[in-house]
Amino acid sequence: MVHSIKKVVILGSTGSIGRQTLEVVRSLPDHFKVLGLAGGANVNLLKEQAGEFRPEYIYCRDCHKESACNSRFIPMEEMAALPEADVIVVATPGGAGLQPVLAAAKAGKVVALANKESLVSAGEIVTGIVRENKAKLLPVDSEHSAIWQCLSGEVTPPSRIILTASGGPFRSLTKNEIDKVTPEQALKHPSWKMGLKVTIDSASLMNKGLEIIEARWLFDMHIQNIQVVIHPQSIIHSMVEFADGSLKAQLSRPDMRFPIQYALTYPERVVNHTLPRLNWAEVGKLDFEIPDMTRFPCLGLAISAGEEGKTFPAALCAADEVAVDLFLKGKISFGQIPELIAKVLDAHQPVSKPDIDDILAADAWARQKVTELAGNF
Ligand SMILES: NC(=O)C1=CN([C@@H]2O[C@H](COP(=O)(O)OP(=O)(O)OC[C@H]3O[C@@H](n4cnc5c(N)ncnc54)[C@H](OP(=O)(O)O)[C@@H]3O)[C@@H](O)[C@H]2O)C=CC1
Ligand SMILES: CC(=O)[C@@H](O)[C@H](O)COP(=O)(O)O
Ligand SMILES: [Mn+2]
Repeated sequence: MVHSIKKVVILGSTGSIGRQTLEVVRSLPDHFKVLGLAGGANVNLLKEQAGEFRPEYIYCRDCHKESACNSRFIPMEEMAALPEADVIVVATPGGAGLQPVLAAAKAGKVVALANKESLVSAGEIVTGIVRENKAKLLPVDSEHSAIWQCLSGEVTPPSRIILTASGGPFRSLTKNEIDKVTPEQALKHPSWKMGLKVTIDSASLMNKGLEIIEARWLFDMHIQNIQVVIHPQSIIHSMVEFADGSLKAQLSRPDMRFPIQYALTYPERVVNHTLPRLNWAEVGKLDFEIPDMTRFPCLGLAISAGEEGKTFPAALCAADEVAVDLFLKGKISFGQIPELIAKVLDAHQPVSKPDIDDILAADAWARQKVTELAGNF
């Protein structure tokens, strides 16, 4: 098949998703050219990537324009809207994803979206701008990519979405044990190797809560019709159920290069021999459990915030980002993450039908509130 080479911008290229995106690009040189790279603190890796992929544009949060190699140094929002870009991969975490997503959506770009927090905080605004500007949001998050793939070719919306969750490293611990785990223990994810923030969110099941809200916006589903099931092997990446009771699931080895590649080559599928195949004899069996919201209160907090809507999801997201950071710095315990978030949500004065300024204000307020509350622990 004849195909043109897609020009790819990668925001967050030095992170877990960014590096895996570059692995996909490296393994399919006839399909992709890197147009722009953006990173934060890891200046050496960014330089190394620039040396290998020769992007026309570069952005680095923690370095000066002069050190921008041979590439043109431009802000991330400008890079997200480059007219010549075919696809923008947004793989900056947390609040660092929102402005680039908005910029790309306003410019009508195809966005391969890894950053889930932008949809959680501002889902209605982001999806509205996407529609108005005929932009496209292609999910990279493994569960949402699975759902997207399951829905491909269907003309009837699903009656239910079933998000799978690994259950994280503390799936079998008691509440008392979970509350006291260390950052080192929480960073040992049983099936995925990811950045710090999403790994801690996986351990608390906040990640699954955020993914419910993400799915709500990506697939226009009511939160009540999105269910979570614990599936420790992380082989089934999610499922959809239809009106007739039939289910479709998408499976692969737990490797983010699958959903990244699908978003990049969409609507085509392309042979890539570097991606691992499933060996059924090794898999053996697939297990499922119902999540326990008493031991993992973050899941319930996210569902409530998602159901309430308004500025609650933005406050939830921002409070979680700060609480995770405090936990990683040893300033609060793992059990204090949901405690703090619950207090922030209790104190939040929500804004109905928020515009982007209301979302940003709720975000800033929640960050400040969680810091203040943590100081009193
Ligand atoms: N990792 C995974 O497997 C998955 C991740 N996701 C989502 O994808 C997103 C990225 O996750 P992940 O790759 O794990 O995160 P990482 O922490 O590994 O990487 C984050 C990247 O963003 C860069 N970055 C951070 N802040 C800024 C900023 N202000 N300006 C420019 N660059 C910045 C970092 O730069 P530097 O390192 O140089 O400081 C790094 O390149 C998250 O929203 C996460 O939830 C979703 C599903 C799976
Ligand atoms: C790989 C990916 O998509 C992560 O968001 C993943 O979902 C984390 O694993 P958990 O299922 O433990 O949250
Ligand atoms: Mn996920």
